[in-house]
Amino acid sequence: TSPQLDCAGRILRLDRARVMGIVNVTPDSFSDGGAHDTTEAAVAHGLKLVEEGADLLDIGGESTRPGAAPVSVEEELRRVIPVIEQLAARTQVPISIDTFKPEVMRAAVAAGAGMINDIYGLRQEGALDAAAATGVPVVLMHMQGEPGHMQADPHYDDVVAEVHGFLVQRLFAAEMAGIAKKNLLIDLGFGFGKTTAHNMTLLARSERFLELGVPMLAGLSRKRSLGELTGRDTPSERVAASVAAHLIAVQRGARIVRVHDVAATVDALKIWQAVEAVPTPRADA
Ligand SMILES: Nc1nc2[nH]c(SCC(=O)O)nc2c(=O)[nH]1
Repeated sequence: TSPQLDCAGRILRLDRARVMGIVNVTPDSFSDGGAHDTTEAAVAHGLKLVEEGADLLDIGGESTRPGAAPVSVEEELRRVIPVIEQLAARTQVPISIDTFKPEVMRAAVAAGAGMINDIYGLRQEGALDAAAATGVPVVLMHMQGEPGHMQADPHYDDVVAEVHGFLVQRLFAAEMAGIAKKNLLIDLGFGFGKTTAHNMTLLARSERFLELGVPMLAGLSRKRSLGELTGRDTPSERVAASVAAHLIAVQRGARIVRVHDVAATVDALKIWQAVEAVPTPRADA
């Protein structure tokens, strides 16, 4: 049986790379800040991404851009819960909650989310227990420092070894908290306390992380490093770079890619799947 994730009853098959569509429910991401049209716009966007071929959606209520203002639990719930309820009712794909707050994890799963995506790797107080209690798959991501200052001057002696060691520790902590290994995923955290050189080293050596034995998620979509490498200063101009980066990530072991541009990514992965489908020639042929 090929690997799969049971996302609160919605099965995500990992027989091939899957596309996670990003739905940011932050007032400045959709509308002029009105709560109602933020929910409506976010739901419409999520439905559009599913139409484009998204295999799952990632709902985020707090921007983690360096320097972004922190969001209270109450405000984050006000943003994400209505969107999760509506999308869970109107699509069949698994819904992931992008949060590091335990209260938001619990409420989001109660509202219909089937996966937790935590940029802090369950390091916040109470997060391990909250995630374990939900029983849904969890993405453990590496981050050096905190969003507010992580990009000031990232430094590693050996970025691959240090990220690997961090993820080994978080996987251990999660399993000790009662989260089954079949419910764990890892993510190298591109852009979270890394220079462009660090990000490219991690991308180049992604296969090193497959020995951890859990699916790997990759998120490079429209990120600053891609802008630096291409000279594309505006995030929406980084679609080609994002598609290229995620194709490489999949070729080097990623099973889920977290993207803004679903249609373009789905097309690129169809070419990869066509090549993957070609049988390797028999040794004696
Ligand atoms: N798992 C995971 N979750 C994320 N949430 C964000 S928010 C910043 C942005 O999209 O630019 N990035 C990531 C990522 O790379 N991996």
